[in-house]
Amino acid sequence: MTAPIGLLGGTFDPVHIAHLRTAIVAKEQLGLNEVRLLPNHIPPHRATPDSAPAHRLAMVRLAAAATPGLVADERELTRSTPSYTVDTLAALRAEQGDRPLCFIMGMDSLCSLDKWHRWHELLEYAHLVVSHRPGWKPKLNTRLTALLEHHGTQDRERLHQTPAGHIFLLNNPELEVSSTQIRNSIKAGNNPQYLLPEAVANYIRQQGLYTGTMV
Ligand SMILES: Nc1ncnc2c1ncn2[C@@H]1O[C@H](COP(=O)(O)OP(=O)(O)OP(=O)(O)O)[C@@H](O)[C@H]1O
Ligand SMILES: O=C(O)c1ccc[n+]([C@@H]2O[C@H](COP(=O)([O-])O)[C@@H](O)[C@H]2O)c1
Repeated sequence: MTAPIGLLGGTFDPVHIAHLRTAIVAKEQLGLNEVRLLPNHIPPHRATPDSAPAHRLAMVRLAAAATPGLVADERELTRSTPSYTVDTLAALRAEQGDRPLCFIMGMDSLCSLDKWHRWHELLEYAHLVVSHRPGWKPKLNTRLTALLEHHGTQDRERLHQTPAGHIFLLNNPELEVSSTQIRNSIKAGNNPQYLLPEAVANYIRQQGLYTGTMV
């Protein structure tokens, strides 16, 4: 079986170093072929993002172009319905045959997975790879604890041997960075340098994003 494809979905408003380090660590630890960054169009479980989808995609493209092994995937932006992950994974599965798919998410996302649209179908289409995130200890409710007990593995070979169905916890250093923190910092007139790629910081400046005057 060919090496799995990694998928990191997000609002990416803006994309930052913790997203990119998570993608790189997942690629290296799991031997992934590539990691696709998928900006969502209409995030299912949060308020409308500050910046337009085209800006969020442009920033993801700049970040991917600067990072070997990362690729921007704009498929969610072509759908006008809420960006449900199960729909994205079903489309990728139809394209990729039985190639393993690894959907990567932070621990905060795992903690609310049972609120996602058709959440119990996600593992039919992909493995789930979970990164540790500051402030989010694996405190799972009964349903999610059972899911992890049933599907959890720390054997990366199993992610290569089957197309979908396992949950793997990454061994990643925690980075105290969020898009909210960056947006607030820019709004306050502070310098977000080193929290995101230089090209993305330049784009934000050129487009006047997050200053409270333009979106
Ligand atoms: N610091 C981090 N460490 C690990 N995972 C992260 C981190 N920041 C974001 N992620 C994960 O990356 C994915 C995309 O996150 P998202 O685009 O919502 O970024 P965010 O920083 O959480 O944004 P916001 O502050 O706007 O909520 C999610 O699965 C999220 O859990
Ligand atoms: O499918 C769902 O119901 C669902 C609910 C919440 C989040 N997601 C996806 O999870 C990823 C991270 O979401 P967010 O809101 O943290 O940027 C992103 O790809 C979202 O589209 C998906």
